[in-house]
This record gives sequence, structure tokens and C-alpha cells, in this order.
Amino acid sequence: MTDTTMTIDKTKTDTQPAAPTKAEPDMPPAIKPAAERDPLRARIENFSFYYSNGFQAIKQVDMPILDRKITAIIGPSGCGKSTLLRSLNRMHDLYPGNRYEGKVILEPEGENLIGPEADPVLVRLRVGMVFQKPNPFPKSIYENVAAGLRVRGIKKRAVIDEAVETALRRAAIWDEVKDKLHGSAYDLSGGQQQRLCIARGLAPNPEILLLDEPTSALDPIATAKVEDLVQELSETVTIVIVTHNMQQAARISHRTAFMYLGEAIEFGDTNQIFTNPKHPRTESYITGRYG
Ligand SMILES: Nc1ncnc2c1ncn2[C@@H]1O[C@H](COP(=O)(O)OP(=O)(O)OP(=O)(O)O)[C@@H](O)[C@H]1O
Repeated sequence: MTDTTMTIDKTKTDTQPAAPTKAEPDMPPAIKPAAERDPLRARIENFSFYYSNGFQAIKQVDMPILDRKITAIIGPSGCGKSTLLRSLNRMHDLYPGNRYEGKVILEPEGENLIGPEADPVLVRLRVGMVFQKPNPFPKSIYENVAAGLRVRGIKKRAVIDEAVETALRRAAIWDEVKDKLHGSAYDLSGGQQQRLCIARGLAPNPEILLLDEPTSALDPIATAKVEDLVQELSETVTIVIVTHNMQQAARISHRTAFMYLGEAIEFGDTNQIFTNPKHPRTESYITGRYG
């Protein structure tokens, strides 16, 4: 892969707080102090993925994921964008026979998210995911957002109330739902449901939020709201977004990775990828010659 613009200081900080020892877990902070930040949130290293039928959909990808930046993954249909994204929070574990190789290191702890010691359920709380089609649970708005907190073992009503409100505010939907928190999530519009799903992903304060074509089922107004929201969120959470829409990648992302046939062909600052791609395949794709 060509990384045309990056030099990364991998110096780690040693200031990570000790794990809570209380019976009831604490909420992790949504915004860590600057001293605890690392320029790198994750490292995808020599990563390959095989579906259960033996097909290798991802081929030895190396990619840094920068902290509190939006990384867009683009490329032609079938190149492996969603497969890579879903690997980052162990979605493929839900189907037997799928296989990962290599590492996905979460910084600053250096934990390998696809290693045998990592619990996929906990990984999904640290690396949240929002899908193409809004998919709220058949529950109330409140319970949708509280779901991840309950999985995390948080039971205190006051803690859950506060975290639900915070997540709904961060997802820019609080004002629209604050008077009907116990109404069905299905009564919301498509755009509201998608922002609710973003709130659900944000509630456990993940380090990374994955977005798989989050606006492809939305109209232009709802799309613009979600794009604004994603940009605002990148001040507090690292975002990786898969999109078919190159204008969207150019508009909202800081870094862009171009994938082709399972390989990450080029990765760099979004501006550079779209104005001065180094790899001829990237250039062909962004100039519309294929894909
Ligand atoms: N469950 C599966 N079993 C076997 N192969 C699969 C499976 N899901 C996807 N693939 C294959 O893996 C490759 C990558 O698919 P993936 O969905 O990640 O591509 P994509 O770039 O996200 O495509 P699109 O832009 O069309 O959504 C494709 O060749 C696809 O056919």
C-alpha cells in the first residue's frame, strides 16, 4: 500500500487509567484528556480475512487509523470495504467458519482486537457500528440507546439516564425525542432512526465508530444532517466510514483509503487522494473510469 503523506509517531502514553475494580463498571469517559491521547487510535497490520467458503476477501492490509479523524474507505463494488469495516468490530464472528489473519491493534493499550483473548461482545462496545439501513431494535427510543450500557453491566438507573441523554445529544436527536423517550423507535423517520442508531453506537462511549454507507437509504436533507453530525462527532470519537459516494468522502473525511480486489492500494490525506492520487488505479477510480 502507498501511504503518501503520513509519518506517525507511535510513542505511546502511559497514562491510561487503571481498570475499575467496583462491582458495577464505570462509564468510560467520552472525551479523554489531551495527555491521554495518541495520534493513532488503531493499527491494521498485515490483515487478511477469509469467508467460510475459503474466499479471501481482504489481502494483507496495513492501515493506520488516526485518532479523532474521519477515515473514508472507498473503492469499486465488491473490493472488500464492508468486509474490512466489519472485521474491525468482529462482526464476522457471528457466522462460523470465517477467519482473520494479522492484527487490529487498538491504541494506546496495544490490544489485538482480533486476537483469541479479545471478547467479541466487548470489542463491539469499544468499536461501535452503524449500518446502511437504519436498524433500531423493536423497543423504545430509550431502550435502544440503553442496550449497550446494559451489556456493559451498568444497572444504575441514574447512570443509564444520563448516558442515554448524553448519547442522544451527541447524535443531535435529543430535542426531537426528549418528550417521547418511551415511545417506539419505529415511529421515528428514517433519518431520525439513523441518528438514533448512531446514539445507540455512541452510548457505551466507544473509541471508534464504524459507519457502513450510513446515508445511502436517506434523502438529501437527512443525509446532510448525518454528514454534519459525523463531522461534529469526529472531535470526540474516531470514525471509519465506508461510502460509495465519492463526493461524500471528499466532503467529510480527513483520510481516505482506496481499496481494490481486497487490497488497500493507497491511503493518504483526503485532499491528496482526490487531487493528486499516486496510484494509477486510484486515479482511474476517482476520475470515474471504473467502479
Ligand atoms: N458471506 C460471504 N461469503 C463469501 N464471500 C463473500 C461474503 N460476503 C461478501 N463476499 C465477497 O467478498 C468480497 C468483498 O465484499 P464486500 O461486501 O466487502 O465488498 P464491498 O466493497 O463492500 O462492496 P459493495 O460496495 O458492493 O458493498 C466480494 O467479492 C463478495 O462477493
